[in-house]
Amino acid sequence: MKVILASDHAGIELRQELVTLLKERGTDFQDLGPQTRESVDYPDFASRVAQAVVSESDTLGVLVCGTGIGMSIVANKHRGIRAALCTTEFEARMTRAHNDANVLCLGQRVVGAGVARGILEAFLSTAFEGGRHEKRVQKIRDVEAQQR
Ligand SMILES: O=C(CO)[C@H](O)[C@H](O)[C@H](O)COP(=O)(O)O
Repeated sequence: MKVILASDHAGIELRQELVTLLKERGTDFQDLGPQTRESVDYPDFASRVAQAVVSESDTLGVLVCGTGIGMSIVANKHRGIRAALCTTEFEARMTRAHNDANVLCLGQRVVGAGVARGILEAFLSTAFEGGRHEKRVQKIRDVEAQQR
């Protein structure tokens, strides 16, 4: 499994903290930036991660902005993306187990580094449960298929 992550300027420090965690746990990752603190637009980076996650198998995305909200709005516009904005480890576990979420969104202005590390760890270490949740996730795909 590989993690593809990005942020905007308001999420750089938290993204770097998460990169440290990924290195510590030996998780393969690709960091799509940005590399400078210059103000950038979150839709550009959310779309890069979303496109990479849908085109590469066995990948999960991580997006960080000030609140995580902008990133989650954009990521969820992409077919095949189920992005979850999480502020707790419980939400991160549930969204993997029940929603088969494939992108985690975090807000650097909302959660501290320690909490965010716990959220990412929960997200990466929880598998989709399937079972009754499979048909619900399929219904999400059905909704997507109805969009033009
Ligand atoms: O999209 C957001 C809000 O939903 C993000 O938090 C952005 O990071 C934020 O809007 C950036 O704000 P800034 O004043 O340009 O730093």
